[in-house]
Amino acid sequence: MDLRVENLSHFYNDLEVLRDLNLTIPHGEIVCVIGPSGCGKSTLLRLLGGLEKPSKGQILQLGEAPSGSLNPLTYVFQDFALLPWRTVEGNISLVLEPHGLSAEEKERRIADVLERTRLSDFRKAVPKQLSGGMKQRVAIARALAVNPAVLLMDEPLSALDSQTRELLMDDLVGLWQREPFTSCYITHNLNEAVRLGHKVVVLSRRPGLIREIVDIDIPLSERDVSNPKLAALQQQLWEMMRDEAQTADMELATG
Ligand SMILES: Nc1ncnc2c1ncn2[C@@H]1O[C@H](COP(=O)(O)OP(=O)(O)OP(=O)(O)O)[C@@H](O)[C@H]1O
Repeated sequence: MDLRVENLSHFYNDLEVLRDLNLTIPHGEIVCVIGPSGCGKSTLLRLLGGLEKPSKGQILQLGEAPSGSLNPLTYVFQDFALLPWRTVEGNISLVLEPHGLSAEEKERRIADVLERTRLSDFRKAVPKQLSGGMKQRVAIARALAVNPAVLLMDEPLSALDSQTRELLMDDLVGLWQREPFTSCYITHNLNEAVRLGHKVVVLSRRPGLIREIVDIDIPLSERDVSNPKLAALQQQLWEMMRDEAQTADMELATG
């Protein structure tokens, strides 16, 4: 399934947050969205997931969700959003419970995502026993358990230290290579954008409009830190962002 955003604008009362966005998130690709603080990235993700209705324009789901998909759209948040009193498997099971699956099917899904996220040995652990990186792997496993058509990821690595972030990026690449997923991935971090994005959408400061969509045709497997093309791309993105980010920062500082 592709997600297509057509002529989308959004306001909160008089505050214009997003202006006339046109964008496709194609099946099997990771589309990263970057832009200065307050430009409407999280708002865009909420609109994509149907949590809010756009003031203008529309979001289309084109094509079928994958077979076995219980929810076409699923979120992964920065703060993991795990229930502290439930075990790892209990947190994953939570999203499966409303769907009336047989015990075997539930177990099959849980075992599959635990294996894919390398958490099989931790299924009985509770969140406080896990590192930040592992907690986010649980949140990713939980999202994958419903076999979504599109994963909506809102700065999923930004609460993690830089080494853990590197490891999680490798994990996400590994997960994608094993079974390509479709994602809209919001980030502040240009390094994440060039490591993970098949496309990078650059938004202007508020009202966020699309300044540029950069296609990155380097396979994810070749995007290790030593790849000089990535450094050049990151620099190119930063040059697009710098003036917008500085002005947005001044605007936030002066209210
Ligand atoms: N529910 C809401 N009601 C009113 N204003 C809102 C609401 N949600 C967001 N805003 C405003 O809309 C603008 C865009 O917010 P949003 O969180 O989407 O930006 P962002 O690009 O994700 O920001 P950041 O990078 O800092 O996380 C901000 O000025 C914010 O204050």
